[in-house]
Amino acid sequence: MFDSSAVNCYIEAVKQLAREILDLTAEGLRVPSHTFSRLISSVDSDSVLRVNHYPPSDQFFGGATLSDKSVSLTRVGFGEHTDPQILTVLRSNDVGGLQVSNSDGMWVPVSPDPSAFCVNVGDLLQVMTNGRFISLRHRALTSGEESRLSTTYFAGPPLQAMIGPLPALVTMMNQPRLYQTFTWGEYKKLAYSLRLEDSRLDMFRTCKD
Ligand SMILES: O=C(O)CCC(=O)C(=O)O
Ligand SMILES: [Fe+2]
Repeated sequence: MFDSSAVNCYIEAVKQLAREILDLTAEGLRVPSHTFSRLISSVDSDSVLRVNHYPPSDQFFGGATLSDKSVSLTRVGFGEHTDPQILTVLRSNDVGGLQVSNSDGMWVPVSPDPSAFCVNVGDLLQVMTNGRFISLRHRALTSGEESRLSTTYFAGPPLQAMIGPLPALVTMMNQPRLYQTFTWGEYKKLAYSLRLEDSRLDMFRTCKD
């Protein structure tokens, strides 16, 4: 049965966690402490909770394939992508499946741990930090025999929030401004008009090679 008060409590708790992580991030980058968290704290912040269920793949192939060891029952359940918002707080049951792409483009599994959160940098944080923080590509595989459940809280800003590299970080890092300024509403609209795996950030780069 769906308990909306439990879901609301969970949202409040992960939102608070996201705020604290963003404040520590700001502190580490030596910018005012609420620089990022204020964007997700506003009443019109565009944050969302998603529950992903990955049924076991053998369910789709029937018992016949289970005995055929040459057929891998692992399938891509959620295709590769980056999360568009500021920060994602993910929690899963104890079934593995999440993979992140490393700098060589290899898929690295993330060990499942129901007592831990996995935190992803979103595209907007990459832009605001002028590329110092990277929103990693990730995907989720299904398991042959076990059901996987994950809950993702995407902390996003209000639709009209202007997002661009923080001038202080551009100056501090002494490198060119990598991205144009845009609103989250514009970026979100673009993200939903493209394929999941498309790199939307490239469209907002100041110089395209
Ligand atoms: O289920 C997972 O581990 C990943 C889900 C995900 O990447 C997403 O919801 O954006
Ligand atoms: Fe994701």
